[in-house]
Formats: sequence, structure tokens, C-alpha cells
Amino acid sequence: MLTVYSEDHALQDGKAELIDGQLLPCFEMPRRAFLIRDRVREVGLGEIVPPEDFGRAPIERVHDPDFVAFLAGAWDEWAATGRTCDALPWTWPMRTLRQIRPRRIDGLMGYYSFDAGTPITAGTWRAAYASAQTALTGARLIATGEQRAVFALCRPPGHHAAADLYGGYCFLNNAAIAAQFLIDGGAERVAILDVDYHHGNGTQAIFYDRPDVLFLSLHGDPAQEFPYYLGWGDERGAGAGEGFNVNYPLPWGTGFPAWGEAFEDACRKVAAYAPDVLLVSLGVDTYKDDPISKFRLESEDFATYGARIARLGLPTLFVMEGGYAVEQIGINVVNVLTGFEEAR
Ligand SMILES: NCCCCCC(=O)NO
Ligand SMILES: [Zn+2]
Repeated sequence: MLTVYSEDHALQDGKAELIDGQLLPCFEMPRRAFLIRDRVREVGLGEIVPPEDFGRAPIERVHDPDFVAFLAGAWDEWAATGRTCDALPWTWPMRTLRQIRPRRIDGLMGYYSFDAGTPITAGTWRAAYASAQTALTGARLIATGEQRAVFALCRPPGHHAAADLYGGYCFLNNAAIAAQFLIDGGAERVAILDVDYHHGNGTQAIFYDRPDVLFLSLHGDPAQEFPYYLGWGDERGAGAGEGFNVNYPLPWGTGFPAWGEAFEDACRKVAAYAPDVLLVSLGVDTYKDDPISKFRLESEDFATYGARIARLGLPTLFVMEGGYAVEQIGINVVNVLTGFEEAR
């Protein structure tokens, strides 16, 4: 399996995130992608290639141009105020307040974000842009038939980012950008299967009223888990998209037996939808030792579900999302991919 990877991911190297009531070192760190890359090399998964550059147009097919312009210029605006630390929002336009775009960078960050755990740094825009290009390159390789399965080693991740919203360590929604690129290139149906521990609220929101992209997500029950305010079981899509959004909220402590049951149901729904391409938002924070998550998958379970994905027999693009048990991340990610390869 070919891997697409950009060294520019390392330009996103935040110093701190607000979590558990304190500023802690960022869990979403460059070492995550380095260790995944090293494991890909170690097992000989396949060639590793840099992304092509598709420009901003495919990004703006998903994200609002004013949001993209904000992300591209946010660090400079922050630095122009004389501050050198990471840029973190600290106030948001909640109930009773207007959804109006202020001028001050502090207000703009609150307008465009939904948490204080996603630092904007001097390198954020270049890293996020490269991550989107990484997913787009994988999509092109699949669309042209050059590859049947590709691993887009994206960092920063993307599934929490919506049309004009960032958060959850995500700035641009790599999987959604790739899905839209495939649709624009002639695909009639694309399925996005999100196996990250957290609900892909951004991906859901982007395609919620559309039948041409089926979104399915297994995740920590939002009644008790981030992102809390989306990902509930009664969210099935809207308008023409009714029935094309499927959430599987699962309780803390969920292990592979229960997780696998939901996953099997999701796979059957993907098969019934018969997409031209399957995208997998591959987060491995479902692992039992993940420091910020509460499922109980073992490393071998990742190979098991990778093989199940292969048995769908679809052109498949794996897009890297979360996973913070850093010393094990390479093994868990590549277990999915080798499990897939061995079952093809
Ligand atoms: N800082 C709060 C938790 C962010 C979750 C990031 C993630 O892994 N999403 O999939
Ligand atoms: Zn996650």
C-alpha cells in the first residue's frame, strides 16, 4: 500500500492545550507522524511519496473562503499584537450573543473555533495545508485507478473541522476535502467510515444534507465524551441527506466485542450503499492505553478490523486522524493497514 506523507506536518508543534482545567503539553504532537512513518518503513508497507499541490480550490469546495483566509493569516494577525506564545481562543459567541465576525484576532479565533485545545502557531497554516494536499493526493491516486488503496498520513487531523470551524486539533477537514474531490471527479457515491474514538462532528456537518456522501461514525458517547454537542444516535441526516448519516455512540469502557458489533453493522451499511470509494477516517485513539480516550481495543484488534474493511472490496483511502498513545501509535495504525493488505 502506498503512503502519502509530508514532512511539513512537523510545522504544527503546539506548546500547550487547555484540557482538564490546565494548560498541558499538546497530545497532538509531531512525534505521532514520525513514529507512524517509521513503522510504515519498518514493515515495508510500500512506497512513501510526498503530496502533490492542488492549491486552495479543492479546500474551498468544503471550507468557506473567509475561514480559509482566516486560517492562512491568523498567526500573522496574532504576532502583530506582539504576542509570541501559541494563539488560543478564550471566548466564544454562545447563546444570547451574535454570530458576528469581530476584527480583533482574539474575537476571530472564538468566532471560528469550538475549543481551546487547538493552538495556532507560526507553522499551523503550512502544516494544515500540506495535510489537506496529502489527502487530495491519495484521492487522486484512487480516482485515476493508479492505486486501489492508499494511506494518507495526514497531520494535523481533520474530522472535527467544519465548513468554517476549527477545533479538536483539526483545522482543515482532510477526509471531507478528499471526498468532495472524488465527487467532483465523477464519483457518484462516497462513504466515510470514521473509526476515531471521537465523533467526526465536522465531517457530519459538512455532508449532513447530502445523499452522495454516507457518513458513519463509531465513537465515545457524546453524553459523556468530546465533542459532546454532536454525534448523538438520533442524528440521521437532513433533507435529501436523511438516512445518510449513521452514528454509533458507545459508552466508556467499550471493548472490541461491542465495538466490533457496531463496526460490523456499519460495514454492512457501507456495502449496501455501494460507494465508488470508501474513505476511512483512521483514528487509533480507541486503543486501551490512549491517554485521553476510554475504549479498550487491543493492538491486534486493529488488524482484525483492517481485514474486515478489505473484505468490502472497495477502493479505499485511509486518512489519518487521532491517536495519542504515541509509543504504540505506529504499531496500531500499521496493524490496520497490514490487516487490510493481507485480506485483499
Ligand atoms: N482536547 C479535547 C479532545 C480533542 C480530541 C481530539 C481527537 O482525537 N479527535 O478525534
Ligand atoms: Zn480522536
